Amino acid sequence: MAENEYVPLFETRQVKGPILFRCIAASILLGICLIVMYIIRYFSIGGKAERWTWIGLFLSELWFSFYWLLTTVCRWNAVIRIPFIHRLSQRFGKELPGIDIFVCTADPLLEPPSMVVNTVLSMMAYDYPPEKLSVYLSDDGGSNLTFYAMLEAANFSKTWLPFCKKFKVEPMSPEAYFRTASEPLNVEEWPSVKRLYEEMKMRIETTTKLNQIPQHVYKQHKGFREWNFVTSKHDHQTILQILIDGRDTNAVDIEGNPLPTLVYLAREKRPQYHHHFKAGAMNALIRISSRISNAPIILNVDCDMYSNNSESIKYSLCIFMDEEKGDEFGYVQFPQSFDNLTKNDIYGCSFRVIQKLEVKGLDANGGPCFIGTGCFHRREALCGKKYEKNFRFDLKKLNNTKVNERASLLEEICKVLASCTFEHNTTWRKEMGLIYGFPVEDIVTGLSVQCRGWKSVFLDPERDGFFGVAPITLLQLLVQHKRWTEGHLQVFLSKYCPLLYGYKKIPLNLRLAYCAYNLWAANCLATLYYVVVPCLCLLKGIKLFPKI
Ligand SMILES: O=c1ccn([C@@H]2O[C@H](COP(=O)(O)OP(=O)(O)O[C@H]3O[C@H](CO)[C@@H](O)[C@H](O)[C@H]3O)[C@@H](O)[C@H]2O)c(=O)[nH]1
Ligand SMILES: [Mn+2]
Repeated sequence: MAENEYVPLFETRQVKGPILFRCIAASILLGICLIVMYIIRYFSIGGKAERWTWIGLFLSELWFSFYWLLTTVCRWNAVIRIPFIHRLSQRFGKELPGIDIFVCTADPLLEPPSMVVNTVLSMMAYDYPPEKLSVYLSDDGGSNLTFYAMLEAANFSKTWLPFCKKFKVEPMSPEAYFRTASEPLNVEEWPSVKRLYEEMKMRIETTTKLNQIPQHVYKQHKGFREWNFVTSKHDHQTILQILIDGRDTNAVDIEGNPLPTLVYLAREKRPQYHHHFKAGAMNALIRISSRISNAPIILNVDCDMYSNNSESIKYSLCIFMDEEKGDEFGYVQFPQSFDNLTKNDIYGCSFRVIQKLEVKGLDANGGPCFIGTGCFHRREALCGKKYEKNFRFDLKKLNNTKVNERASLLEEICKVLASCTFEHNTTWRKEMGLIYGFPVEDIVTGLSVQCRGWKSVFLDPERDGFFGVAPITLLQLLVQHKRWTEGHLQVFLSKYCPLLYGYKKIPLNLRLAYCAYNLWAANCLATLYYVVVPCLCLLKGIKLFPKI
C-alpha cells in the first residue's frame, strides 16, 4: 500500500431510522405543547384544592417534559463504529502496543476466587501477542485465598492459553466455555483440559470453604509469608507478587510459547487512611503497572466480567491507531452485557435502552461516559494529559520500555507506589488517574477526561466483548440503583456538574445528556407526586379534570 494512501481502520455510520425517530419526537413535542396549553387555559377552574393539585401536576408534567427533552437531545443523533481488524493486522503486523489489563476484586466471600480466576484467565487468553499483555489483579480484600487462586490460575494458564489459541476458544473463561460449549468430536485435549479445570476449581473452592491454605501449598510460594504480617483486611502492608514475569524466558506454556505477565496486588490499607474503593485500587494499579510494563493502553474490568470476544483488544486498537482520527480518542467503552439475566428480565437489569440506544447517541455527541468496566483507556489521557491537536502518539514506540530489574527487586520498588500516603501532596485523585469522592467515580473520571479535550468511542461488536453478572433480585437491584442515582445526583451538585464543569469544553448536547443521568434521582419527586396525589384526589372526590 502506498504511504500516502490512507485507509481508515474504522468507519462511523449513522444509526438507521433517524427520520422516523425525529418525527415521533416532534409529535411528542407537539403533544406536550398542547397539554401545557390546555392546562394553562383551565388553570383557574375549581376550588382551592383543585387548583393546588393542578399546579402540582403541572409542575410534574413540566419536569417530565424537561427530562424527556434531555433524553431526546441525547438520542437525536446516533452512530455506530465499525472497526476493520484485518486492516490493523495488515498494517501493523506484529508491531502492536502493549496492553495492561486491570481486574479489581474486593471481597472473597461476595466475589468468589473461583470466579476471579475465570476472569483473569479469560483476560490472559486474548488473541494478542502474550509478551505484550500484562494482567494485574487488585485484591482489596487482601485475601490469601484470592492469592492462592491466582497461583492456580498462573499454573492452569500454561494449559489453557495454548488450548484457546489452538481451538479459537470463545468465551475465554473456562467456566463459561465448558458450560456452554458441547464437546467437539475429534479434539483429544478437550476432556483432559476440562478435567484439569474442574480439579483446579475444586481445589480453589475447597480452600475457600475451609478458609485455610493447605500446608504443602503454603510452602510452595514465598508470597504466602506476606500474610504473617496482615492483621486484617483493613490493616496491612502492600502485598505485591509478580506471579508470571513475562520477561522471564522460562515463563512459557506447555507448548513453549511465552506467557503474559501476571501480577497480584493488595495495596496497603491502614484504618486511619481512606482507601477510596475501586478508584483507589485503580490508581495504585496505574502507578504500579507504569513501573512494570507501562503499556500505553489500559483495559479495566470488574472481577465478575469475563472476556467473551478474543478480538476486543484489536477492535479497540482500530480506534486508537487510526492514523487520521485515532489520536483524538481518550477511551473506548464496550457495553456491559450480562449472562445471568432471567428470562423476562422483569426488573430491566440489562439496561437495554441505555446500552443499545442512548450510548450510541452519546457517541455521536462527543463520546460515551466511562462506565467503570470493559473500557480501554489511553494511559496518558487517564493520567491527566490534555489533548493537543497535532500531537501524534506512536503507540508502538511507547511500549519499548522493558525494565531490567529482577522481579523480586521490582516488587520491592513498586510497593511504595501502592502505599496509603503515596498520593498525599500530589495531583493524583484530582487531575491524575481516577477521581475520588463519588460512588460513581467512573462517570466523573470519564467526564474529566472528556473535558481535557479527549473524545471517546462506544464499540459494540456483534459478538459481545464482555459478560458480567447483573443484580437480578429486587433487593440487589435497589441497592445498586440507590448507589448509582445518589452518586449521579452528587456529581450534579458538585463542582463536576457537567453543565458548568464542561462549559466550553464539551458540546452542549453531551452536557445535557450527562444531566439526564445525573438527574435520574430527581425524577422521583415528580413521579411520586404523579402517582400519589391523583389517587388521593379520587378517594376524596376532588375533581381533577374540568368539565368541558
Ligand atoms: O473497595 C472496593 C470496592 C469495589 N471494588 C471493585 O469494584 C468493582 C465494582 O464494584 P461493584 O460493587 O460490583 O459495583 P457495581 O454496581 O456492579 O459496579 C458498577 O458501577 C460502579 C460504579 O459506577 C463501577 O465502578 C463498576 O465498574 C460498574 O460495574 C468490583 O470488581 C469490585 O471488586 C474494589 O476494587 N474495591
Ligand atoms: Mn458488579
